[in-house]
Amino acid sequence: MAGGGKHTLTPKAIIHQKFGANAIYTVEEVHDSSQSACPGLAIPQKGPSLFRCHLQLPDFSVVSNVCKKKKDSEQSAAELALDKLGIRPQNDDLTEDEAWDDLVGRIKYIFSDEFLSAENPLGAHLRAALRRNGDCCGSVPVSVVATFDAKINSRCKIINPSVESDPFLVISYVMKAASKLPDFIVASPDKASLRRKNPYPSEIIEALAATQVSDSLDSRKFNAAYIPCKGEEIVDLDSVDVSSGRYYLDSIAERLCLKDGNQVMISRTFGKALCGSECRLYSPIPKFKSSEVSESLSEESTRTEKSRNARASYICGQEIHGDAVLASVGYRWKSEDLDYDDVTVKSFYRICCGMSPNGIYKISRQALLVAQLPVSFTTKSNWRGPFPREILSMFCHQHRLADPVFTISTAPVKSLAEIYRSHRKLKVSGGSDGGDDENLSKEKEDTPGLGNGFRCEVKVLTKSQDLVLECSPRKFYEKENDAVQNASLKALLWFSKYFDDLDVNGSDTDDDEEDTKSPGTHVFRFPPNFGNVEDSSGTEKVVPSVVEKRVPTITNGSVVSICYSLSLEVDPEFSTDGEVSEEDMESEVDADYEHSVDLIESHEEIEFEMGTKAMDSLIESAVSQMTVGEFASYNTSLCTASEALILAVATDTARARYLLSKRPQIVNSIILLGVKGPSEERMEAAFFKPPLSKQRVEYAVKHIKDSSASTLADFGCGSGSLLDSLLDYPTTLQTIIGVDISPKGLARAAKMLHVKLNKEACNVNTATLYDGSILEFDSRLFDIDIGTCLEVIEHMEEEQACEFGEKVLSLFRPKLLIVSTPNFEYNTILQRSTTPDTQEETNSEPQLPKFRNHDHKFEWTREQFNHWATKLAERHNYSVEFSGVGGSGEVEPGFASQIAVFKREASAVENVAEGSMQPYKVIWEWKKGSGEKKD
Ligand SMILES: C[S@@+](CC[C@H](N)C(=O)[O-])C[C@H]1O[C@@H](n2cnc3c(N)ncnc32)[C@H](O)[C@@H]1O
Ligand SMILES: [Mg+2]
Repeated sequence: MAGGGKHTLTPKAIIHQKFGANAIYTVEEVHDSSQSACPGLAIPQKGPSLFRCHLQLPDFSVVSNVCKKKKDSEQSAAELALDKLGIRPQNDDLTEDEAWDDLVGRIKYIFSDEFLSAENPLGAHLRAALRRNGDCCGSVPVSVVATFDAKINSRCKIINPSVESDPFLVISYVMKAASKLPDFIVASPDKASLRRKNPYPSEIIEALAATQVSDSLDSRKFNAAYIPCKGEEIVDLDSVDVSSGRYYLDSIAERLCLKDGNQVMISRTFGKALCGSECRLYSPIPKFKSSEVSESLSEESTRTEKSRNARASYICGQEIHGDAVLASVGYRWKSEDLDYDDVTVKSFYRICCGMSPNGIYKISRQALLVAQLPVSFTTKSNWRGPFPREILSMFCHQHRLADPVFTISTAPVKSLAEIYRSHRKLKVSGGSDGGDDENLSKEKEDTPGLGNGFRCEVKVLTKSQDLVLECSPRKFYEKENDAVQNASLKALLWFSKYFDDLDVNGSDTDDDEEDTKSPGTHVFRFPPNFGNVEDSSGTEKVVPSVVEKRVPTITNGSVVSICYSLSLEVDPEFSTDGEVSEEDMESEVDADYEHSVDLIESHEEIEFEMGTKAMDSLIESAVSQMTVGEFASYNTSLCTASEALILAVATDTARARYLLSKRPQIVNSIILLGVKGPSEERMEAAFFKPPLSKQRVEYAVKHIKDSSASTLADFGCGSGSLLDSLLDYPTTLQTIIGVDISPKGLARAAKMLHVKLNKEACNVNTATLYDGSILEFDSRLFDIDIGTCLEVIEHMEEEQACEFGEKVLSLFRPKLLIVSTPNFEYNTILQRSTTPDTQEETNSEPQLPKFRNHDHKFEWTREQFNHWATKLAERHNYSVEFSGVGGSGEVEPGFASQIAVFKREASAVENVAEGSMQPYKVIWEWKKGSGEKKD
């Protein structure tokens, strides 16, 4: 994590300065089994992912150490490469005078005989300069020297850190330094070029000529986007002709109506062209005040706000004046040939879109028009798209900010016993009156409970360590990652507001922003308006009228998948207000002005979580009222912001512009493909304190304590949550067993037990995990003291649940058996709490509650459960008592989780011949003293 103080570049940043796109990082995932191993576990393990990075540079490659994070492996590789190159990052700790000396020395070296054959982009420019025509032959544009040499850039940064945002400053420094070499270099501010005083020796020139690639005579052109300085003029497609080996900066100068390439200023790289290569902006160098190079630094008079190109400046984060050309062109390392990619108007708009957190999210979801940065980070499995932390890093990188700094703190974690005590005092939430749901969720915010131990603060700083934003949500999270992602999302939402609403400033706080502080320094300029349709009146969104008002049936937290398409519809008969206007009638001479529907964005299948605002609000509200397989379509009118987005998705820019000028409507068509209910665990955790799963465990623990049991088998143990919690209490248990059919669950259980049993002193002598179906009998589990089967039967078919009941009581014959399963009747309460607020109580038909989890094969009412358990107990000479957790047994509709406790009436049971039936496979076994046993 970055400390305060002087800013130093990361190894990766230095490599980037030197090699740009020629540094290729390839990260491989490695699985270090020694790290993840749970000794004795008979399930092949992937283990946590570790990363190793291969860094390929033009001349050599290095391989990093194995790191926990991808990012660290890249930094590690970059560090190794710097070692190899003999570059130590500390080199940047120079004084200003030393930096000036270095700058002068470096310029002298660049114009040395030796450098002319350098196999890097700057060397290629020097050689190309020798092939320039007329006056310009041999003269190198000053911006080339200022842009393509990493050392020059880093020295200028020491002289003045503002060079980051103002490329003109670098140009003036280079000019000033060059003017100190009158015997070697002719530096003419008027011409904005540098030239060697004495020509290169003829041998060198001849040798170069011999290796030169023959210039093809073919016509060579590449596309670029032309960004006029005047905001009201449209960004248009342009092409640059570099046929017959013409120096590309001269060609670009021509597009900008400049005399030659010497007058062109070059921005840093940013954004991406269609093929993914980086772009730069080319614009006129603001005029030097002739012969007063040094003074020109402070002279701002020639560069007024009027000449500032707001759109160009916005996308590259540097001050750009005059019209600009956005292009992806340049020399590569070790190649003489000019490399270029087409840049289109669409590329320009995509780059614009990618400037805001929301835009980054849209692009990564490949749904520019409909995807929205969600307002809350839910669990990992429900989150769609790149994680907030990743987006925040991308955003910071985009805006030349330092990498975000995360500080994680932990809360003292209470023991389960302590929580158990404290919650007994608390009223156990029943939700029987809907009124206290709210209190429950609020309380959760600040109370650290079991495992609710992580809280994360994120700071965003500029590269010179000035604070931009500090975000310290007070909430605690069970998992460190959740805390980090939530803090990141908070920061992103703050930035997003800044970009999308333009009404956020440092002192502005609403409820949610109490935890977010910004010193109010405006690091960002307001984004310019990118919409093209001048008249933006009457462009507010209208609520879809086609989707008839129905009761939302899809609850928040559900993950839905939809197929959608958005089209632009131009209807010549109607203007936006729905009437034929006279004006329109008159202009109907335009023959092309016909009814048309053009597809602009579509997705065959996209998933999102309801209630997080991860999708266009109208789509979400329409979807919430749909049923699977249903189709809906409605029209909306266009808002100014979406014009830029439409241009970022449209393949045919001219056509899109034409349609946009005709005040089109957007036709939204949606098919609901599927719905996955909100996860049972999330729903229960949000509703109950402690979460229902914890309450079940506590219930079982109470019975274990009361019965002085020494052997326990957990049927369908999953990842071992019950066994885990049991070990937190002093009990009489000596043998614990878990059975499940899920290798994933068993592996997690084994890892947990491995850590816990070897750490804590307890009575347990033996722990065994079996891979096997509880529908099969295994004699090793015969006559145990306690059997538990928590939230398992509903994951089987109903007949199988009955079969399990028969087998467990007739064959396994535990002295005590605890079975829990959801109470179906309670679902109305749970589901009411997660239904969208918009639900109208009036005229709503009572909705049939759904199962709590899409994996449930059935859920029983209290009556069904009682019937099953009573009959079962009778048949096998057991007694049975009913109870539950979550809510109250006395109040309708009973407990949230219903529990049956079966007690064996007979104290002795017939012997089962040992080893007679042992279908279960030992997956992991632990014995006190000897630890884990291998299979
Ligand atoms: C909802 S989980 C409950 C896990 C655990 N009892 C708890 O309360 O956390 C249901 C578990 O039942 C397991 N299961 C389902 N059918 C099974 C079968 N026939 N035999 C063994 N386990 C089964 C699943 O693999 C899953 O781990
Ligand atoms: Mg379940």
